[in-house]
Order: sequence, then structure tokens, then C-alpha cells
Amino acid sequence: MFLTQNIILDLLGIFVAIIAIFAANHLWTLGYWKRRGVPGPGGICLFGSIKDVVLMKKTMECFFRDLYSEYKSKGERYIGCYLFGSPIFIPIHIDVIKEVLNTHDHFDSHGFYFNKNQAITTNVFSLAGTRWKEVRAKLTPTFTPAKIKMAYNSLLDCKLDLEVLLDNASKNNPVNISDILIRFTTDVIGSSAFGLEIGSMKDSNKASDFVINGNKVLEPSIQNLIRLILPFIVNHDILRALNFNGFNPCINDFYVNTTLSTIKHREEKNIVRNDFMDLLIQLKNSKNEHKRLTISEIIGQSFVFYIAGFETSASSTTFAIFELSQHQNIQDKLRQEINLVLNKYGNQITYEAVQEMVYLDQVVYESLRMYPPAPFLVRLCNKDYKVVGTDLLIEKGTSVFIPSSGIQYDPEYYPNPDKFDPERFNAENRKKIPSYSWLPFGEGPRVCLGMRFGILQIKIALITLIQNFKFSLNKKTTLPLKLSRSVFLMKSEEGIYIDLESINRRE
Ligand code: HEM
Repeated sequence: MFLTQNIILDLLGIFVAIIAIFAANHLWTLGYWKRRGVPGPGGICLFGSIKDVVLMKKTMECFFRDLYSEYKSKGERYIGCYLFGSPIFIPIHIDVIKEVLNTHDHFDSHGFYFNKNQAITTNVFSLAGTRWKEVRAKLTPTFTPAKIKMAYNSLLDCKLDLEVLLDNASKNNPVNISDILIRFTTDVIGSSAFGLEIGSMKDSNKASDFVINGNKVLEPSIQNLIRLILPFIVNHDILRALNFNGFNPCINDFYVNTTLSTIKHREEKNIVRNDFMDLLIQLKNSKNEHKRLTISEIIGQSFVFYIAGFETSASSTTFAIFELSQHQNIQDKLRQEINLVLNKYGNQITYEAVQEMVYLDQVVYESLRMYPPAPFLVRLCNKDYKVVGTDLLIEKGTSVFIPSSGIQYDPEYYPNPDKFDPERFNAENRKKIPSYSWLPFGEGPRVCLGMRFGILQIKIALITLIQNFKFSLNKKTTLPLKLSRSVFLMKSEEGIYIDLESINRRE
């Protein structure tokens, strides 16, 4: 025998020794920031600093926002905390935030996991290093204003369905506007990213497979929490060697099959729709090998366009409506602007007409300030980095979380931050807002690719509603608003209910 005369005792001894080594290492790691003189909340065994998040008592958004305001008021430039046993760096001062987001050589990825065996993980959001650079360069031309303008028609087709849906819904007030907008953005992105006529606004059951799979990716489950957090605490090469799946394999299979059949259908029937899928197919067939996308890359990108685009845009629009429903003066002012501009354009909602609606732009910016769908940004340090003007070295492998929603509620940048005030973003005031203090779409080389399209989608939904209805908040909406515990996104937990009063019917 090895240690004793009894093999069971030997195995038990080895097991206890392994646990003891693991525990000692874990406790040593939880002292990482203290040893480096970096302030922060510290961590407790197993949970690190996020016990309340794991026990679903606090949202991630709330956790980061609270940390930001506590340590900003103490005058700290940055802090450290722990995701379970993994040290996380959190910049607080805007200069440090700017440094991280712009020093791409050192912080070039989100730290998300990809595995070439799962096509949907090989998307531009998850990729890192040279592969990210190549794919991003191939995709960037897809999101120029000219290309967005081309995809605008599929957006307008969905607008017509939204009008009908709202009209029908208004006969049975109150209306759960969150539900309606999810159906709108699902149809828009489903159409422009996958080229599919989802039809969830016409019939909420028809789209079930597509919608159910999309929802599975974002639902606040323990499984999703593990899939999200594991890559931040375990080396990606080890995860790849173990063939760890970044997403549930059924979701991967669903999107692979859907994309393949769309490509086949379009190529066989020579269908051109001028949407994102068309542009991806053009890239697949490009003669220039530097621009060419593989089928697997197309699957990854159309998947990320959908996932990054439908829920973010729906929740942004929902929150804008939530605020407008409680501020009738702002709602009226917005309606006046929309009517004025549309009169000028013969009541046609052209792309140019939307660009002329400046107050609408202010409303959207202010709403995204208060309710950024992605309430924090992430970067992974891939090369040791010394923070300018300090002795602090951020070590390779450290994750950096940027608390966007904390910054966007900082009274130094946005006085009286709980007040919904679109005037913060009028031409005059916009100049005074420091750069990097408004981050709903991120910043730097990894800024959101679909920002223009996302904003356009929000605007079209708002125009459709405001043109046709006066609306107010129904008391069925629980106040203060309860936010979802979703790991990824800021959205309302219980829906937002409004009463719609048709403007045409009133007159
Ligand atoms: C209101 C709507 C949207 C919001 C608030 C939003 C927000 C974001 C944020 C915060 C990021 C990370 C940026 C960073 O790390 O600096 C991001 C990345 C991304 N978004 Fe969006 N997004 C929206 C709509 C869309 C749409 C409609 C699409 C596509 C059609 C899209 C495609 C992407 C892609 C591909 C990335 C990854 C870029 C990269 O890593 O290189 N987004 N988005």
C-alpha cells in the first residue's frame, strides 16, 4: 500500500490532500488584490465577490453599479474583485476606462469562449486575436450607412405588421409592450440576419422554434451562468481539449440547420433580398480570399447578429416607452417632431426622414443611458499591461469588467441621473458630455458592429407607436421596476404594461 495498509484510507488521504491544496490555492488567490495594494470588496470562499449574484439576490448590473458608486465616492481609480476564484479588474476613473478600451494590443478580446466544433461560437463577438481581426474586417463593410440603408426595407415591412399588432392590442388594454417589441425585433433581425420570414407578429406560435432557441441562449438559468462564467475562470485551451460547449448543442444544431437551408434556398432560387444574409453570402463567394467567409463563419455571424440584435433592441425600446409613458410632455414633443418631419416627406418614413428627427435621437440616447441593455463591458488582458501613471501591472489572463451602467448614472457626468431628460443630449449639452461616459454600444475597436441598425430599429418602433397612439403607464406595471436576473442583459422582469389610445380614433 501507499500511505497506510488500507487502500480506502490511502484514497481518502489523497482526496483530502487534493481538496486541501485546492482550498489553500483558492484562499491564496482571494488575497490577490490585497497583496497588490488594489482596493475592492474582497471575496469569500467559493463565491468570490458575487455571492448575491449567484444566489440571484442581485443582478450583475446592480452588483457592478453599486461597486462603481461606492468606490467612485471614495476617489478610487480602479478596484479588484473576484468572480468565484478569479481576480477581476474594474476601472473606475474614466481615463483608465479609456485606456483599457483603446489599448487593443493588450485587451483585444471579450474573453468569451469559442470552439471551432461549435459553429455558432465562432462569431465575431467571441473570437480573439488575428481571427477576430480578419472576420471583423470582412464584416465591417456590411454595416456602412449605405448597406444599412439597403437593409432598411425589411425593417419597413416589419413596421406594417407592428402597426396591425398594436392596433389589435389596443382593443384590449393594458398592453404588455415588452412582449410586442420582442416579437417585432425577432421578426426584423430574423428577416435581416437569417433572411427568414419569422412572422411572430402575425402569429406568436408560428415562430416558436426560432424564438425558443433564441430565448434559451439568454435565459437566466444556472446552466447559462456556468457556460458564461467558466471561460472566465478556466483556461480556454483546457476547455477546448475537453470539448466544452459554449452553448447547448441543440441550439448550435438548430442555427446550423436553419442557416444552411437558408443559404441553399437562396442560392438554388437565385434570391436576392439586400439584407445581411445576402451580404454574408456575397462574402462567401468572394474571389478575394482575404474577404471570403467560410460557411461555418457565416453561421457564427448570422447567429451573433440575431442574438446581439433582437433582445437588446427590444429592451431598449421598451425602456424608452416606459419613460415616455410617464412623461407626457416629452411624448407630446416627440410626436410633434415626428409629425412635422413626416409632413415634409409626404408621410413617407424614409431613411432620410428618420435621420432628420433630432429629438427622437435625444430620447433614444437618454433612454440608453438609463437602461443600457449590456450594463457592463468585458475585456481580457492578453499581455501584461501597466496602468498609466501608476505602478499597477494588470497581468496577462486578467479579465476586466467595465461598469457602464455605473458610469452612466454618475452624477459627475449626468447630474440628477435618475431623471429622464433627453435635453442632456441636445446639440449644446452633448458637447459637454465627456467621451467614454456613454457606453451602451461599447467603445474602441470592438465597439458594437450593429449600432446604427440597432438605433434605427428602436426609432422605427417608437415612430410607429407615437404616430398612432397616445400612451400611459398602466398600474399593472410593478413599480419600482423589477429588473431581470438575466446574466447578460438588462430587461424588465415582469413586463411593462401601457394603455394605448388611438390618435385617429380619438379625432
Ligand atoms: C440597441 C441595440 C444594441 C445594443 C445596445 C448593443 C450593444 C453592444 C455592446 C455593448 C457590444 C460590446 C461592445 C464592446 O465590447 O465594446 C456589442 C457588440 C456587438 N454587437 Fe451590438 N448592440 C445592439 C444591437 C446590435 C445589432 C442590431 C447587431 C447586428 C445586427 C449587433 C451586433 C454586434 C456585434 C457583431 C458585436 C461584436 C463586435 C466585436 O466584438 O467586434 N448589435 N453590441
